Amino acid sequence: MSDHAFSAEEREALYKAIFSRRDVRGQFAPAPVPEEVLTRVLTAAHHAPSVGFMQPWNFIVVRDPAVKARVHADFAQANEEAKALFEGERQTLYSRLKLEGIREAPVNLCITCDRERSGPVVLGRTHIPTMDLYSCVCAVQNLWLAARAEGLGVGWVSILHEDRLREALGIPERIVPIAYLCLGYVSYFHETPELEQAGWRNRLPLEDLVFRDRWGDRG
Ligand SMILES: Cc1cc2c(cc1C)N(C[C@H](O)[C@H](O)[C@H](O)COP(=O)(O)O)c1[nH]c(=O)[nH]c(=O)c1N2
Repeated sequence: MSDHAFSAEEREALYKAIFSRRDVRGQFAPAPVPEEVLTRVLTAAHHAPSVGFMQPWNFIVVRDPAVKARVHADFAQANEEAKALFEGERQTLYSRLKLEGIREAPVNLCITCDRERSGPVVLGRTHIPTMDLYSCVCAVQNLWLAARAEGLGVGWVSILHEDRLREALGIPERIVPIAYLCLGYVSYFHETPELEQAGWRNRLPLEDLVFRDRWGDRG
């Protein structure tokens, strides 16, 4: 075993956060999120890896019910549009799903990407320009896991019109909204993804997803 490995207990805690993290939509408690807890999960996000150490993220912390209501109104419209894209039984099932907790969650958080944060030429982004966007997604995941360890639920809401989200939050044109998250204490965490429980989709077997050396080659 490597000298740098975590102890068994530490590993267990990390995997516990990974496997018991859930996308939370429906069971937010109204209890406020203390400022120091919010700072801890934001600090976890800020310690995510980023291309060229660009740290292209910002965090818009939304607590104002009026702002939440505006975002929720857009969700309601986008969700109707989304529903129309599915047919028959799938549409019926879709309309039963709860896909956001915008108004119930005490904190909403928008993680954004400033694509110009460290000038036009960024180490590591020279050939694949989307790397800064992916860096921000790493920040989202760090926050999601840290929140789970804090007993906080997080739900990602992406059924939104980007232009209206920008307007609601005053996001300038050069900044890209990456994730709109709902955050708060929860009464419980589901054991498995809600979409799985609802019969929408199951977790795929890992062995079907792993190739050896070349695409399609299972070795
Ligand atoms: C980029 C992105 C965007 C969204 C999501 C996730 C991610 C990564 N998810 C959550 C998603 O449905 C959920 O992660 C999966 O169903 C797996 O469940 P657990 O996260 O393991 O609980 C999500 N959930 C939801 O209810 N409304 C949404 O708009 C979205 N959007």
